Amino acid sequence: MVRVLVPSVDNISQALENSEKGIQIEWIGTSTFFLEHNIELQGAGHLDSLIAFRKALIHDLLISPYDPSLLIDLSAVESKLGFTDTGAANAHKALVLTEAALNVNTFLQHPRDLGTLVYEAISKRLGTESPVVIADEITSLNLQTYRELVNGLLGCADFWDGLVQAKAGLNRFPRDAELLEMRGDLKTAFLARHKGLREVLGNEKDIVASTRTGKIYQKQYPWMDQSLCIRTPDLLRHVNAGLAGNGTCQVEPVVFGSSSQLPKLPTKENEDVGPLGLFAARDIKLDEKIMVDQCVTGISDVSPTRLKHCEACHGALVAPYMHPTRIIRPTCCKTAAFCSIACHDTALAGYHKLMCKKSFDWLFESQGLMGKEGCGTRWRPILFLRVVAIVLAEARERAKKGELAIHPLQYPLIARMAANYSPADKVQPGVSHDWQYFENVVAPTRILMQLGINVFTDSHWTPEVIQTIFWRIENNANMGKTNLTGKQIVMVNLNPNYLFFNHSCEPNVSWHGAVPSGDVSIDWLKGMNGEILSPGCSAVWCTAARDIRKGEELKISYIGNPLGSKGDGEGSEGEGEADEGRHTKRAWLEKWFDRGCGCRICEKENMETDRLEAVEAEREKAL
Ligand SMILES: C[S@@+](CC[C@H](N)C(=O)[O-])C[C@H]1O[C@@H](n2cnc3c(N)ncnc32)[C@H](O)[C@@H]1O
Repeated sequence: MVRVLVPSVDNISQALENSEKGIQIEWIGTSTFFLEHNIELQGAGHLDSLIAFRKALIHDLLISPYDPSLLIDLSAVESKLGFTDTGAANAHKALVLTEAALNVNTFLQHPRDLGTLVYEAISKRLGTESPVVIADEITSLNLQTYRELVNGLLGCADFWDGLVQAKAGLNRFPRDAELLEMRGDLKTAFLARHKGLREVLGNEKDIVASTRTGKIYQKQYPWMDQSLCIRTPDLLRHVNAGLAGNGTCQVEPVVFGSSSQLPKLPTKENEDVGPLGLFAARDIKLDEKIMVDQCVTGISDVSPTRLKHCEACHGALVAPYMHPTRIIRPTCCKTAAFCSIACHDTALAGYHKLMCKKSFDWLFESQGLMGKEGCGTRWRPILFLRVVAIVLAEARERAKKGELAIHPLQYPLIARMAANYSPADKVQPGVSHDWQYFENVVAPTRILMQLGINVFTDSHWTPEVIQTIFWRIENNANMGKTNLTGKQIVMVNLNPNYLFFNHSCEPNVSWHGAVPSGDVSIDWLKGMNGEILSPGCSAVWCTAARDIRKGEELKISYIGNPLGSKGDGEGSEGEGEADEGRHTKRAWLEKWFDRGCGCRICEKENMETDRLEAVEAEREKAL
């Protein structure tokens, strides 16, 4: 068990310098809370033995997938390696198993007799059929599971969930010293975070949301087959074949920054094409439509079973946008409705087959705690559900045709998305991402089980694969607000072509979501061929913001008006406009790139920052 009370990012460079042996950056884990410890552990030369132990456990799990003790060990070793997110996820799986064996889990549907499978696995390992001995072992494993789970949540800086799980564990094992000690650590860390946030955030709802969210680093898991993390020339051809109909743009490799360097193109079919962007395939005139990117991966914080939105495209199904007689209802179930035959057919031929008659409404419950963004981070598992259902529907079709199953990360919809990893050779202690036990672990596990995936035996759906899908979705989804069906809701879309646009603070492309408002015309609802699409649907319209020459990269703004609403480059905190100034907008970009986007505005700002730093350095030297 690792004992660290206060995560210290300031000490990281020191720890890196101090460590005598070479540090393998790719094995520096996802844990923000144990980062320093993780570097020290590598420095002390423990890395290789931990990696070997992890490998052995994976092998053993293939033979005995329902023995919680193996998952507990896997959780422990991954947390020691600093990957506390997968550590917590494996502990969660062990929890599901031990609870199934203890008969306290009520939602399990797949596999049906999980408790018996656990019982048999333990009986085999212990070489006994004695119910008393096996029951004792299950109770002991249940305790160890809680310890690993709570430790993992601490490592993910998910203090709130850690406290909730520590409480659950202590309810069953009130005198357990380890759980008691970790509860103390969690409490201290939680209160410290709460105090810090109270000083910077005024709104109670935001404070609650932030204190209940963990923080981890986004990593490419080093034990995963790295070929699952590349985009091949074949995928690029597939993407461009889908864009060919538009005739306006195509996806090509890019080099970021202000450099005039040309991208290094792969010479082999199994090589990564690198970062991508959209380019004009011909000269495009100001205001010309570049693409209208439709998708069935648009969701919101309203469950489709409420029948207010088309289940496929999310178009509004209420007056005045849709006459009740035009709504299409499927014959297979009563919990879906569509805006058109096309949407109905697409859904029923694909993802709906997997979701039909299964209730996922639990995903939409109790969202109220998540701050001003409505569904808050809950949108991630909701979108994950849709993406996974699409992928599994495709997998079924392949199986019917006798084709080999392909890995989820290689399905075109998932493979085309890039995650937002830090450079492979760099540690960026300050760049962490939201992570929550429910959203990133509990919900996806339950979704997969409901969709019929056996998460204990199916080697395609491991915690690292699930989290990688989350990273990709997060980096490529776009968010918008709509109130077409009543109260304001948050919509999140994953548009498969639009997601290739890179950002510039001097964009040459304007974009608009499918939510008509007073200041946009009906043209925003016309598809590429002039067809009218449903208001509130998940399509994104993109038009030229100026004349564009063939071959130019097409870029949008990720941050609204990049100059801020005042457009004068001044953030004016304290005047209620803290979100509006250029200063704040520039800070938002740090999520994706630390030296700006490479446009003239960012470059000029960089030069000014460098100049001021040089002056400061000179001043200090003189002193
Ligand atoms: C929505 S994706 C855009 C497509 C992406 N470039 C790709 O290869 O799939 C967002 C990611 O693109 C990259 N990106 C976008 N604009 C950029 C810019 N101006 N400079 C550097 N990276 C950029 C960032 O890595 C970001 O995480």
